[in-house]
Amino acid sequence: SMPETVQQEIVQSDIQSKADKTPVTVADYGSQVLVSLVLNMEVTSGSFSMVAEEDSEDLRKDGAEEILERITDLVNKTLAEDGSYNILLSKEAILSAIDTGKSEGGPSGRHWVLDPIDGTKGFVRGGQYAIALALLDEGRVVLGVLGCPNLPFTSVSNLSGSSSGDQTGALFSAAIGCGAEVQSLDGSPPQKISVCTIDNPANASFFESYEGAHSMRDFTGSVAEKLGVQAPPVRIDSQAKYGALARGDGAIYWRFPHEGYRETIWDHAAGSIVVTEAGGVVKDASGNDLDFSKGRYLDRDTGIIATNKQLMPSVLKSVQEAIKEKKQASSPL
Ligand SMILES: Nc1ncnc2c1ncn2[C@@H]1O[C@H](COP(=O)(O)OS(=O)(=O)O)[C@@H](OP(=O)(O)O)[C@H]1O
Ligand SMILES: [Mg+2]
Ligand SMILES: [Mg+2]
Ligand SMILES: [Mg+2]
Repeated sequence: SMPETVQQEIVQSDIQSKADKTPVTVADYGSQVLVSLVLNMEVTSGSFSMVAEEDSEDLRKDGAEEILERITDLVNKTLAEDGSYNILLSKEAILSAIDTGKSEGGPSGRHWVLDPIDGTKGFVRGGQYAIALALLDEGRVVLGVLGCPNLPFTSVSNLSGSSSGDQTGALFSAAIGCGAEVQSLDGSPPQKISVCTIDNPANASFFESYEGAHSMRDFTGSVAEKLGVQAPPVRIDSQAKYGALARGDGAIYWRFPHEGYRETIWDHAAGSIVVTEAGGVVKDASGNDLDFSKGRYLDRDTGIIATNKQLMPSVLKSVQEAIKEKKQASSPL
């Protein structure tokens, strides 16, 4: 796929820094263009609304001509190679395709939710990333697809060992009430997946962000200790964590960003339905469901926890104890 090719050949000029200091690459923009184009052509019923991470503002500035040219070439080359659509896009068409992702989402109607490259830092590093697409209907996630081109097809226990002979690449999908599935990227028949059945926290392993700045490790370390978790954390970039959890590679995924960070819906919509349809649960630190109906940002209390039904009560209990202790430690007596 286009992101795989870009990842293999990435050069410094393909990577830009956004206003919030996070990276964005030609593949993030190109992926957003391709997904929005195809959705627009294939989804013909009703009006079209998409909430997506990237916008064209930086690409319209002076000095961005070269990178816009690179994105335009990438997209046109991908479309030509694929051959399904006989179109050639101008730079202006590229910019406007990116901006079809400007919707605010919300509680009514249908909205596509796209993270064109989730885990951009991992993507740039040569690590894990995901292309994450979901559909919101009346504020609820009803459909989710997670493309993970770098994830071992059978299990992340094969992440470091290249000797395993495992295929690389996994496509997770889920529709509400229909379960979750995985297939290889070359189109093997989909197979049903489900979360693990571990019920003793001592036997549980957990996933967390690869990037230390994205989740407070001192905090999750203390939760792990309370739970009696023995295994070291498995650190993976992107929503590939939700996919790995959904097929039972590990037992828990948690995420505790630093105070003041606001989660966006495209970082969790697809991943959360893949996990819930695989029989798992996804909650905030208070035990509430995630609310995707409030616009581009996720409305939630501190932290996100995904695990199976057996483990969730004890994980929540330990998280809430750790939060209490943290508050006591930081409040002046
Ligand atoms: N400070 C901070 N805290 C928490 N989260 C942040 C922060 N900054 C960025 N982000 C978002 O994290 C997304 C990727 O994080 P992940 O946990 O999925 O992967 S990672 O292992 O941390 O790279 C990443 O998604 P992408 O931008 O799509 O890559 C961001 O939306
Ligand atoms: Mg980003
Ligand atoms: Mg993301
Ligand atoms: Mg992204």
